[in-house]
Amino acid sequence: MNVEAQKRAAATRAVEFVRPGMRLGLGTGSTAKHFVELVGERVRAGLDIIAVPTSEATRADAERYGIPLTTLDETPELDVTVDGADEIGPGLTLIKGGGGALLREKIVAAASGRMIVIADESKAVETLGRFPLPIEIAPFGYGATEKAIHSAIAGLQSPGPLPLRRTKDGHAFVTDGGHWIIDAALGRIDDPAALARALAAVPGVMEHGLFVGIAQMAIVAGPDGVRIVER
Ligand SMILES: O=C(CO)[C@H](O)[C@H](O)COP(=O)(O)O
Repeated sequence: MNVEAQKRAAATRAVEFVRPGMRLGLGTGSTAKHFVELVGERVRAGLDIIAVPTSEATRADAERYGIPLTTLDETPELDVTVDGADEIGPGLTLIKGGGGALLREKIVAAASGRMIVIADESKAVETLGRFPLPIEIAPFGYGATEKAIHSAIAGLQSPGPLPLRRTKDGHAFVTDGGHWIIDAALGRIDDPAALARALAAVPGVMEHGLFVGIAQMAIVAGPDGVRIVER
């Protein structure tokens, strides 16, 4: 199985957890996209669900596939969110936000009774941090916020470079919420819970991509098949 087939296999297994009448959170990214497409197939075959997308990109996909959508204002509690991840560490701690949707992804996951992560085997790691940690910030006060993020990280571990995410044409990448993203190159994160608390305390940080104690299950697909990890 190549990587794309692994993503598809994880998404296919996740669809088995979807029941009629469920309120779903739909994740963002290339793996979640498979799940959205598969849910769309089942909706067209008669499955009755409603869903909240975690990004405008996923909203567009879901609309294209005919999935009935709602909002967290109309439906503040969801049954299950299925989403991808950039890294899955011990205890189902995650790094998310490679696609820039971390704020909505965390809000939707936190509003869900259960979060199921779907991924190919390359995402499973022993220690988080090789993937740069996305930190979503308010554009206002960028310089001061970056300095405060540096200090917050330095209180716990060696802070690496804190580059601002940019588009190909050099402009700051802007999230669906109108914010910017710093991709913190940390190398390794020894204490994800402590780092999550420290970053959440920085004014100007809208959200960070560490998901600690949020996911209950990961469906990880490798070349030889799919395995399920539960917390
Ligand atoms: O957090 C995310 C988007 O903000 C994605 O879930 C994460 O980047 C994984 O994406 P992919 O499935 O394309 O590897």
